[in-house]
Amino acid sequence: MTAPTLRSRHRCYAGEVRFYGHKSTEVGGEMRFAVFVPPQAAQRPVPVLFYLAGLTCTEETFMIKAAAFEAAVEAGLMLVAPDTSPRDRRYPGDDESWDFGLGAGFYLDATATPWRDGYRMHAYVTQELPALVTQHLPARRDRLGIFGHSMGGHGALVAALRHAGLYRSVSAFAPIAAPSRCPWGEKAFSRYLGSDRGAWAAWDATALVEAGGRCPPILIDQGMDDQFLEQQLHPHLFEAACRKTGQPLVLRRHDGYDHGYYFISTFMADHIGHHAAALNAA
Ligand SMILES: N[C@@H](CCC(=O)N[C@@H](CS)C(=O)NCC(=O)O)C(=O)O
Repeated sequence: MTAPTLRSRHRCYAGEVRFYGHKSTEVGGEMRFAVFVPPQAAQRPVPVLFYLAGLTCTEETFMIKAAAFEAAVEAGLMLVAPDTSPRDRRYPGDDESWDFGLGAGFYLDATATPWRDGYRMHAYVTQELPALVTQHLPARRDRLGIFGHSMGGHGALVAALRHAGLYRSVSAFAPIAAPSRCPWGEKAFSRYLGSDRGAWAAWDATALVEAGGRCPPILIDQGMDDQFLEQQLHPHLFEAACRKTGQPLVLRRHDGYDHGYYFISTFMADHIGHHAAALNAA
């Protein structure tokens, strides 16, 4: 596996924010990701927490807006944030809307043409990127956590549910919790996976839990003034599935908060603490 190319580096909280590019085999072109390397990594390999961003975001969004560095230094965690879709290789119609194609890979492995050739963001974030990061950075392969926001919050849940044992910790901000049953998900899944709804269940966190899928205890934060809550997010469906099957979940509902990064940054330290408890346990 060839080393990623360092595009820029910036001292930050006595650690470093770095931006990398590399040739991805899963995606079939250049992919970009950002890393926060905490100061502890100068002494020893540290646990890694992956963050999956939402629709329209890039690898830069989390680093600029999420206010995660202070808590990450306290916990000694490396933070890794990939881009949200392939961008190098282009597909007809991939830039026609902001909720499909570029910036909207939905962290699944597409099965419908032409998307199946490179829209393989699930394999990318669960296999290729962890291998790359743990090989080329001072990161522990046996201490991985994952979280994300909206499309990425859902991607984190699916990653943890589909790969029992890979992640020690998982959480989400305002995830698209039941994508088979909302307009964003129906649009994306029908194009990436085809019209057979039976095939969607393997990429839907609520359906995965209903089918007996298990992962480490989940923390979800949801703002009650989120403009997408009613139509798109449906956390109550995920909550009901977890309650029914015994999947541990803490779902916190916060009055007055919307869907954006002011909400995310408010509860970021709680999420880092949730991950640190599992990632730093003996
Ligand atoms: N472009 C959409 C909004 C897309 C959106 O809210 N994206 C969320 C993730 S689902 C986000 O994090 N946007 C980037 C940001 O807030 O900086 C709209 O006009 O309604």
